[in-house]
Amino acid sequence: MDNSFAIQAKNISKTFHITEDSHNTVKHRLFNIFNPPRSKNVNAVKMMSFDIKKGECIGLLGRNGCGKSTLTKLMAGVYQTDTGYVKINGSTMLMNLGVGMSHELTARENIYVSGSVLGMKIKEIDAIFDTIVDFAELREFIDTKIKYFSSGMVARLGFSIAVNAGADIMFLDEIFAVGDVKFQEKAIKVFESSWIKGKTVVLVSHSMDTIRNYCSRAGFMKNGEMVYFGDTEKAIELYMADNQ
Ligand SMILES: Nc1ncnc2c1ncn2[C@@H]1O[C@H](COP(=O)(O)OP(=O)(O)OP(=O)(O)O)[C@@H](O)[C@H]1O
Repeated sequence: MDNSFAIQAKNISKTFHITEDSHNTVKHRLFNIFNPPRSKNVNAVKMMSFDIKKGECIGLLGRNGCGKSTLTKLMAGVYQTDTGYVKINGSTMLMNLGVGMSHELTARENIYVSGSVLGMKIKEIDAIFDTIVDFAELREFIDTKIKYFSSGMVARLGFSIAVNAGADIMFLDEIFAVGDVKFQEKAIKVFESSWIKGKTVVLVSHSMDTIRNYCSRAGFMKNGEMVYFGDTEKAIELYMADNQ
């Protein structure tokens, strides 16, 4: 792989098979013995290819359900692709409401597990532990299992780990939408600091200002398709037109 690339996606796609829930009840099954559960396929991500260079901040735009989160999870390796492949060049962190963190573990335990996944030694994690906790402002909840956290608290923890542990590639799925104002200000400071230089970021957001301010390129998705991938303003224009 050419070393200037952080992510290469080639002919990737993902289809979900969904069975209608109503068929899961005993009553419904008894009355519909000869009528099998209905299922349908959702083509969440349709065949697409693209490259993201190291140090780029890429925006992903599209209406609800168009496949942005699924694509992000394919890139981060949370889901396997049905076709094609994704090549990743660097350590990754997906900060999408705690994906990549275990909800059965405490914040403290998650910091150590995530730090290890990012390739850090225990001593290295010890050294940045307090910084992570203070940045996330979660000191009093440090020994609480994160299943009891609000989505904003989980997002703060994930963001703080990734920023302080130095993930090379960050997938930020609506990070600005779940945090409170104070957290959003912190996240913006990170985006505007030198820390972000050289990092690769994939940013899913419905905020055009955020995409416009920080993304060098953007993708516009519709019904699982990558309709456009390139100039940020052009992608925003297409998204706005799709919302008319
Ligand atoms: N785990 C899953 N199982 C089945 N279907 C799924 C799953 N995840 C997503 N889908 C379906 O795939 C499609 C794309 O969903 P996805 O969450 O990727 O969209 P999105 O663009 O991120 O939406 P939003 O802006 O609302 O977050 C939707 O139709 C959704 O119902």
